[in-house]
Amino acid sequence: MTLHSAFPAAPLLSVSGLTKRYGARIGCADVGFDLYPGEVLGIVGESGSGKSTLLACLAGHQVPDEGRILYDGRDLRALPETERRRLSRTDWAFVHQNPRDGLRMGVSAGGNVGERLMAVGARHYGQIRGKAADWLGRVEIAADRIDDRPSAFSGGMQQRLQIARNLVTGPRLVFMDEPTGGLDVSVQARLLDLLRGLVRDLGLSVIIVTHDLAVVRLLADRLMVMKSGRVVEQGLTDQVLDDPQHAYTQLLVSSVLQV
Ligand SMILES: Nc1ncnc2c1ncn2[C@@H]1O[C@H](COP(=O)(O)OP(=O)(O)OP(=O)(O)O)[C@@H](O)[C@H]1O
Repeated sequence: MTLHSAFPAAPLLSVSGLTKRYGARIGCADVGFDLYPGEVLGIVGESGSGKSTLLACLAGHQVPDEGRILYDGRDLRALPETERRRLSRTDWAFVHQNPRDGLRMGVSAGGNVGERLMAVGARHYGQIRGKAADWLGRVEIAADRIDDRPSAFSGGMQQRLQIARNLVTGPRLVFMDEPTGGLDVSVQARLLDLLRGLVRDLGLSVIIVTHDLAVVRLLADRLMVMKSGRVVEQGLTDQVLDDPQHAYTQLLVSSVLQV
């Protein structure tokens, strides 16, 4: 670990007062946190607690009504749209729960990874294919599947392909929405293992939304617990899970609540 990442001077993402309403209904309200380089933040809470709304606001898929989001010191809401788009192609990545939302199902596995490189300016066919092959290997997809379409892949393979497509351009910040949702337990375990290795090796900053406390236990350095759109507790993952302070977190941890 470098001195810089061990003692990061400034947060990569700094959020304050973030609020999103749907008419009279609150999506999320007054959310604030800092995310430092190389840090993984887990967001948990029962269905309807505002996790997806918050993630969508952070990733620029929804426009918040109030609040400030600083990315690398820059106010995202003040950035021109073109610059924001450039960031989401280069510095950021978004892993959807359903790989179909993050893949192009009619394009080969290699093409899915390669086209992201082309979107950031790569032009040399041999290099693009070589890098795509390398990334398929990193997510444990056999080299002889490079020309197959994702529709011929299992759910776990599709999710690993979506991860390769997202990471090939070297993002610094990765948003993940229930990345292990809908997969068998053994497939989930393998995917989590892979994700943990990639996050560590690449020094990624990650914001991961999940209803699965086992996922955050494994992946997240810090945890934010949401209820009715608000953050009710946040802290180091082990601390929050082993010694929850808020009654709602205590319910989540004791599994009384089905999240
Ligand atoms: N497009 C929308 N229009 C109106 N209300 C919405 C919309 N999306 C979310 N909401 C409301 O905002 C609140 C937060 O929902 P959100 O989907 O963010 O929760 P969540 O924690 O992600 O739930 P889940 O785990 O079920 O996805 C809920 O009350 C929900 O009904």
